[in-house]
Amino acid sequence: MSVKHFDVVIVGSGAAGCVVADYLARHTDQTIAVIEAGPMDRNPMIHIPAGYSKLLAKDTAVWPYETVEVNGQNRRYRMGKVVGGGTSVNAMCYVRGQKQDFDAWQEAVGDEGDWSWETMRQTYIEQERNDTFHNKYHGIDGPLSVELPQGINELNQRCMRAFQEFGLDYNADYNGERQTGVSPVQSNTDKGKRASAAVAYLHPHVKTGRVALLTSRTVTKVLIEGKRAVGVRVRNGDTEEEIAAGLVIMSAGAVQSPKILMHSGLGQREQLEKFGIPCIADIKGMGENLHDHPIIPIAAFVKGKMGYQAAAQGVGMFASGARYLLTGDGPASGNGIETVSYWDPDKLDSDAPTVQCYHEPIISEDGLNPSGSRSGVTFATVVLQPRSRGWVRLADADPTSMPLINPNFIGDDYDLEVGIAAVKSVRKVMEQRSLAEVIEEEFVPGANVQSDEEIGGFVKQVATTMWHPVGTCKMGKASDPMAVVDARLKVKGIEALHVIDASVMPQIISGNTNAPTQALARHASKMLVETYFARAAQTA
Ligand SMILES: Cc1cc2nc3c(=O)[nH]c(=O)nc-3n(C[C@H](O)[C@H](O)[C@H](O)COP(=O)(O)OP(=O)(O)OC[C@H]3O[C@@H](n4cnc5c(N)ncnc54)[C@H](O)[C@@H]3O)c2cc1C
Repeated sequence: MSVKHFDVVIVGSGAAGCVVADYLARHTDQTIAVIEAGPMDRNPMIHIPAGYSKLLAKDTAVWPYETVEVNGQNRRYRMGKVVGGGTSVNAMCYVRGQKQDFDAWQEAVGDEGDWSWETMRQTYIEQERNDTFHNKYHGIDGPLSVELPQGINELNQRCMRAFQEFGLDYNADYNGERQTGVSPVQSNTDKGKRASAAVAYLHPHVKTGRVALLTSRTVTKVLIEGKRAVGVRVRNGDTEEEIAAGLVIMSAGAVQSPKILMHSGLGQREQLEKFGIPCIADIKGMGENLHDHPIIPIAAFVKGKMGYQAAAQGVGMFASGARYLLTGDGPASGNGIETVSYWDPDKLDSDAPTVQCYHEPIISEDGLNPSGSRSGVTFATVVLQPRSRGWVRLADADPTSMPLINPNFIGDDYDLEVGIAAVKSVRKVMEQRSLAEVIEEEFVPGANVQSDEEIGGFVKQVATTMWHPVGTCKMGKASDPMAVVDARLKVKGIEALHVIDASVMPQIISGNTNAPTQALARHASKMLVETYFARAAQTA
């Protein structure tokens, strides 16, 4: 067993891990290693924006998780397993969330830290390079590229008009003054390529040798002496190695961070002892509070050849690919999701929308890739602030086993009510002139699903992940028995061990979770420098 040493070891090269590595590389003189279970991000389908649905369909570059049975079914629960993590396989939609989301974070830590909207908004601005908006809500010279779609296809234009006919305002910028309205989608692309966290933050430091990136190595355990983290155990094929560290940062995401920590002896005592794992710290909240955005699709066939049904499969896909290679534009240069709306079905002009809805110009059985030849539109609706809570737990004592994942979709009546109201709203939108002119028939849920009870049954049956797991190592006050990390994201009761990734969110953000994870990672990195490296930072 070999032993290496780094001042800082970061577990996971996803949204958060890349940001932390970049910040520490620029603001300290410490030696830094990022350890990633997946391979280098060389697959070209990662970098072509439209490629992500193909990666996911073939389970390439992902952890092939399944949930436990939820509402009668095990559900696919894929997460990125490659350099860049989720940001190399995600749909690239860029959303910041609402002020009240961060008010909830601030409330969770009270006066023990600063996670206020003012601070987080400033952090978003620092990290952003927006190609369109240059005002007090946006940054233009940060590392993370944000772009509007190069064009909006006719079906999506009709969706935008239909939402306005329904009564929702047009909103040019849902990351600006207010989120409510129907808008063009903002995405993390950069001149026709995916702007992953690895591209934006990590690769430049790996190229210069400032950061060591160790790929295809799975961290199985944090090594703890007394009450201090001193390194990690890593599996590399059939061999094991230990890497010593002065500071360990867990950025393995909301499924793996709690899992690795449980295997390290940090978690609910009874659960650890069940598998013969000695409990070093009895942390009740470890793996609890799992929540995610449940996605509920409503789909309809439309007349003629509209949207991307033809462009994303068969001959059409080859034509889109060829156009992309020759010109860098066309359908393959974007994520295929050009418009979105946010609203509260009970109060359309509310500043606190409860529903997000992407208007996907395809009909799809797997929710990603077009199926069949008939054109259509799928409204991917999401309960923005679900109240259901689930968990991640160990399946057994083997650190290489898949964990048990229970996202408990629609486990709370509130989520069911919002889901039903969202379906009814979308049906009204489809009745508006701009869509009624082209819609042939509803495909999902279908004409036989009408009463609230029937719609509710449908919602429970279909609700599945939007790939936004958060909350399993939540931050909180010293007095909160369910908090896993404190307001500086240090694991309670253990020194030199922090969790910095989507798992620390006490409550999910009202929107997709990549940008919030990167913003929280940047803010947490500043605190790391203050706490551990302030003197070094002055000379770095
Ligand atoms: C299919 C999909 C679509 C999505 N679409 C969007 C979107 O459009 N917009 C948006 O904002 N968000 C989207 N998201 C969510 C977003 O990508 C995540 O919220 C974000 O990546 C979470 O960041 P993270 O750092 O917590 O974890 P991740 O980005 O998942 O990174 C964790 C990394 O740690 C590695 N790792 C895990 N375990 C180990 C281990 N034991 N040893 C070593 N390495 C390990 C993983 O392989 C991974 O690379 C999507 C996610 C997915 C999967």
